[in-house]
Amino acid sequence: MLAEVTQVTATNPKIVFIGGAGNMAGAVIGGLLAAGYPADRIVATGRDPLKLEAFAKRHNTVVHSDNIDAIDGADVIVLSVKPQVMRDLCMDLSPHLKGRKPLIITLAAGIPLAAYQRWLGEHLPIVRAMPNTPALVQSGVTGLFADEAVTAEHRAITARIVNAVGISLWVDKEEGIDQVIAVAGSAPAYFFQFMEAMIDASAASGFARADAERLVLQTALGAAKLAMTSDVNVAQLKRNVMSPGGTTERAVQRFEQGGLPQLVADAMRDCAERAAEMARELDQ
Ligand SMILES: NC(=O)C1=CN([C@@H]2O[C@H](COP(=O)(O)OP(=O)(O)OC[C@H]3O[C@@H](n4cnc5c(N)ncnc54)[C@H](O)[C@@H]3O)[C@@H](O)[C@H]2O)C=CC1
Ligand SMILES: O=C(O)[C@@H]1CCC=N1
Repeated sequence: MLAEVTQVTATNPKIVFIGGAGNMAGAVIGGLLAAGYPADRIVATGRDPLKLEAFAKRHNTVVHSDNIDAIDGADVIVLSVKPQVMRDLCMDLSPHLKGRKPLIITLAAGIPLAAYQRWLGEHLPIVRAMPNTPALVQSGVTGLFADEAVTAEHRAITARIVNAVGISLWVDKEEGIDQVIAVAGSAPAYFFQFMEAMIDASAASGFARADAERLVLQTALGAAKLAMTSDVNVAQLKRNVMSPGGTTERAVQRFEQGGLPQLVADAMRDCAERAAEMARELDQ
């Protein structure tokens, strides 16, 4: 059963998510619905009929296994397939977009706008959006870059979509999206890796794994909350924990001796460089 339409159609553009039952699009759809977007103005497509059926049941949205049928009458098309299959998808959609100007929002990493324009064969308004998985819990960050055909109205609907799952930031150069990937899109994995290392070390030191997880995750959550609500910066918050000659100082010194700040900077640079490298590989 479809959820009740709460607003008039014109204020709720029809949004079609290609690859809608996947991780990223699924998170955005969940956020939109939680924010009150009418479920019958959202369509999700996918390749796996069982996954689609489960998705439709969970979210009460319209699902479609045929992308071409799904985009009929779409005001916004969100492309949320893996970068490696994006070209084929765009080529399939292309003949069905002739003479139409839906807003295209792509979530894919590492594909430049110029490639979409070529593959879609029309100069369409396109936004590159780079979200991250905390969108699943409405705490995401999305970087946005618009091509010149994107209007203020397009920007507003884009912001409405992505802000349903967190905060967003427009960048004014396309390369800025690669930096957003390094600092936000891929970055949940860095924090998970740090937490994983702490959990492993705590478990190795004798804690039950479940206890180690509880301690580490609560500490991570508390630190993030404190940093977000405090009126001092994270460097000061770090110093506030470090008593001179105390335990924290010893641990922090070890991180610094091990080159943690440089290692983080190097990893972020590698991440952004990989995005640029993918663009060269995929922009064919
Ligand atoms: N997972 C992440 O942390 C982030 C992912 N992204 C981007 O989001 C995009 C999607 O990634 P995920 O959601 O992680 O992948 P996913 O694999 O969970 O979702 C992709 C979905 O697309 C479907 N699909 C594949 N080909 C299709 C086609 N021709 N028509 C319709 N559906 C099709 C798949 O069945 C799958 O359900 C990628 O381009 C990725 O670069 C962006 C930011 C963060
Ligand atoms: O690792 C990736 O390529 C994707 C893009 C950002 C997060 N995950």
